[in-house]
Amino acid sequence: MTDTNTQNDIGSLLTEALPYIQRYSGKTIVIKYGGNAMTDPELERSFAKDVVLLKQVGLNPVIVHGGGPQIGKVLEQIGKESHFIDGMRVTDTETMDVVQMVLGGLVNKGIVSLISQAGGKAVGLTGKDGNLIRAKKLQLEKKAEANQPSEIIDLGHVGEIESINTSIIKVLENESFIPVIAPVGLGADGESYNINADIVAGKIASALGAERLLLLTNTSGVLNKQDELLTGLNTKDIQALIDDGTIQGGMLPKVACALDAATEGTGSACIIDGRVKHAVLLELLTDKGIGTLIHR
Ligand SMILES: Nc1ncnc2c1ncn2[C@@H]1O[C@H](COP(=O)(O)OP(=O)(O)O)[C@@H](O)[C@H]1O
Ligand SMILES: CC(=O)N[C@@H](CCC(=O)OP(=O)(O)O)C(=O)O
Repeated sequence: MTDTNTQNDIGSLLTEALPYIQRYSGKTIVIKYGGNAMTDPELERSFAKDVVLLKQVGLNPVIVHGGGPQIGKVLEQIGKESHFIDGMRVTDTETMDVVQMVLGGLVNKGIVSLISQAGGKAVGLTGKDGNLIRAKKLQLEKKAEANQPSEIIDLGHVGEIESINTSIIKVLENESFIPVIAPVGLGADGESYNINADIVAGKIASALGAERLLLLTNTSGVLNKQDELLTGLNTKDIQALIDDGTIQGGMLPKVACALDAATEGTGSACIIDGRVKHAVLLELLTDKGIGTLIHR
């Protein structure tokens, strides 16, 4: 039996959600679901339920997922090591095949299934579907020592986004489907490109003029050197944290894309803890925001 105090708490929490539901009704919310946040089946199910609830109350969630650890696991099974430079996987032709199988197959259809089980209508896509993501080979420029020319690093089949065509997403949204997008792009040459999922989420949020971009990961947000949560960061703060090595690895593309999205017209971008049950609902529908808010 629920006691009266608990009933009051639940009632308050539900009414606390009302102004947020009204504010976000009909608005697009891009949610980046990182591979590192997909660690526990119970959490994955609750994530799927949160997404279905958002759709049910009138928001338009668009899911962009990662799957870095899942790709790494399959590569390991075939005896291949993963190498990252600035948070991007060095992707040779064999690795690209694995990336497509894992992201477009295993991970994408896994999320679609969970959303369907929770009563939603999800459609899985890669960036190749409906011309969603056109890409070209990334030329990663690495700054060398002072007075030395900068170097171009070859990451193989890693892509940078040339254009986003949102028409397929809009068609799906209008028909009450929830798009679930794997970060693989198509080149003019018919080539497949592996793109960091944070970058895809940021560009899709900008192209859709999304109200919010949420990046779910496996930390409570951006942390300082003492491992304390930084609740708000602007361009200058971020540059300083990159320069002194506090922000590194997988957090680099995350802050960069959050900043781009916040600059290019997304309402706001946050990095939140996907290990917290109902992180998405807590961030969107309660007074208590969680994680790191990124702004200009
Ligand atoms: N300053 C920082 N604060 C928090 N995490 C950081 C920071 N710098 C680097 N990281 C690393 O970034 C990781 C998140 O990026 P990533 O592994 O790519 O996750 P995801 O799969 O969610 O995209 C964290 O687990 C952490 O190891
Ligand atoms: C170029 C590049 O690094 N692509 C990523 C794509 C998946 C991804 O971004 O997954 P997470 O969000 O879980 O890190 C990769 O191959 O791991």
